[in-house]
Amino acid sequence: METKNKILTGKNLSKEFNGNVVLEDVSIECIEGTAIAIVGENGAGKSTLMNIISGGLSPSKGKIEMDGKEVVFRNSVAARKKGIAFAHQELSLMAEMTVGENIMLGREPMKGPFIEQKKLHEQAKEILDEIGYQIDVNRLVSNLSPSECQITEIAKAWASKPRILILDEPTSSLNKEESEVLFRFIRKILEKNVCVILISHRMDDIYQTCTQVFVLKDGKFVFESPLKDTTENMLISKMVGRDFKNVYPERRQKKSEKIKVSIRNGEVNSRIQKINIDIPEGTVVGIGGLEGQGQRELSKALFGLSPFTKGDYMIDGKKVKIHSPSEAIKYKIAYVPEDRKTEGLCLSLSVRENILAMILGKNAKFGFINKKMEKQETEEGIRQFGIKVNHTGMKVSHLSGGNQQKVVFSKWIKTKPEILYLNEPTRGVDVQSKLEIYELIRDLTKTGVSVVIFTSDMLELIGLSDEIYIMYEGKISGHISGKEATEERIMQFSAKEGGN
Ligand SMILES: Nc1ncnc2c1ncn2[C@@H]1O[C@H](COP(=O)(O)OP(=O)(O)OP(=O)(O)O)[C@@H](O)[C@H]1O
Repeated sequence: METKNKILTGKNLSKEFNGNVVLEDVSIECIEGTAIAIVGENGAGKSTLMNIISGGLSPSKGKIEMDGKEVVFRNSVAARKKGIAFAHQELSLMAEMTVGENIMLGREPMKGPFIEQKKLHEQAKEILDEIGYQIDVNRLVSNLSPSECQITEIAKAWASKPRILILDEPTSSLNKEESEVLFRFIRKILEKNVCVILISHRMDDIYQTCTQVFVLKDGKFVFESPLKDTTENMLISKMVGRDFKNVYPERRQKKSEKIKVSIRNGEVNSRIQKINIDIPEGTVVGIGGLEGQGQRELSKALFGLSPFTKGDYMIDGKKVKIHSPSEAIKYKIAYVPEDRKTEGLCLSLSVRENILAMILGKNAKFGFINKKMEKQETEEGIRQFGIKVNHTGMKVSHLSGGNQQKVVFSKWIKTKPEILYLNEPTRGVDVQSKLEIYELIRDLTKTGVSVVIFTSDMLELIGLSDEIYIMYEGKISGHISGKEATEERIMQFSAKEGGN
């Protein structure tokens, strides 16, 4: 049997930020041809550990050895030169550059002082082909969908042909087929003795690709095992530190008689057309379909970000005009956007300022800010969503990805909405927190809030929704009750107008 070499060993790694220990005495071996899963709750330290291994952060304690010799990476470029590449969860792409330029960043083919643009784009295409994806490499990243951005990020990491490929939540924006392509690619490169490290909150990703699993909890490894000896529930229990049952909260028993929101013949230019939907009071309406079928346009139109250009928008039976988010807010509408970094958060501000962003003015009495109420509201938001923070004044950009998403959610819940539009609200959120968010959504519907959830997660769509609309090529192709929904039924509507 071929012996497999250790490529990298992380020994007793610890990391502190301003005295706060987020990683403690963690050791890991990266062996050729193995795929390691790192799982854990939001804020457990997964990205921090990967940043240390890939040169983005230096450890406070401990050391890294490569091929048996100690190495100190000054930065991620140095680590990449040594064969370690990291495809980040918070994508690292340049929006105003092409897909090709992003993929080839730092390894551009040169002729004298000039970049050979044609060759660069040919090489980028070869890398995408090798992984198994097709994207026009001449397109600007700013025009890409989230899944295309994610694919570009993966290709950018693979461009340096690393010995260790780290993928942080690589499928969070990918659909099932795109995820399958990635899994096939991972299996292919394992055969070529690459070591893959995969961080994912999706258990399917891990069981499809990995051989070894590590569970990180509060900065420490609490469990390590060959993956074949584990079950999903076992891993989740290790992550959360207690028994775990993966159940969705119970659905509404009776259909609500009152329609809160109706859209009749809604259109946004020609991108979405003939949108007819009814959103009953106190109900979860799920909107599904394959990626890019107009869901994004519809969610933005509902919140007035890019309003309907035709059709009627009715709330409580009355026609309304919602041409901007501020008009939407007047009608007690809240919106959790898909892209938390650009639309959901003010990254330069603190956790407290972000949580209070929508209600700050309201709390001021005669121009004075009520500090006590602010404190209470912030603490309640943190508690309600289990947001992992050191202190409320901490910059929101220093939170882990999943915790940032929870801040966005908390900020909007604070407005006490009657209508809540959620766009991929649990992307990057750990399994336990997901269930807590589902419970919270259910509790909100019990107080009469109407919720619309746009999600590419089929299980979430089926598990959570009372009613489901499916979109296909900018139109509604199907409407079924959550109880009747099956994956097959939804796929039928997702692939064809009318679903027949
Ligand atoms: N620059 C920083 N300053 C202060 N604290 C930080 C900084 N970067 C990360 N942290 C903290 O380190 C902890 C671990 O964060 P990390 O991003 O590694 O978590 P994670 O396990 O990757 O979470 P997620 O699943 O949400 O991505 C978090 O509590 C986070 O707030």
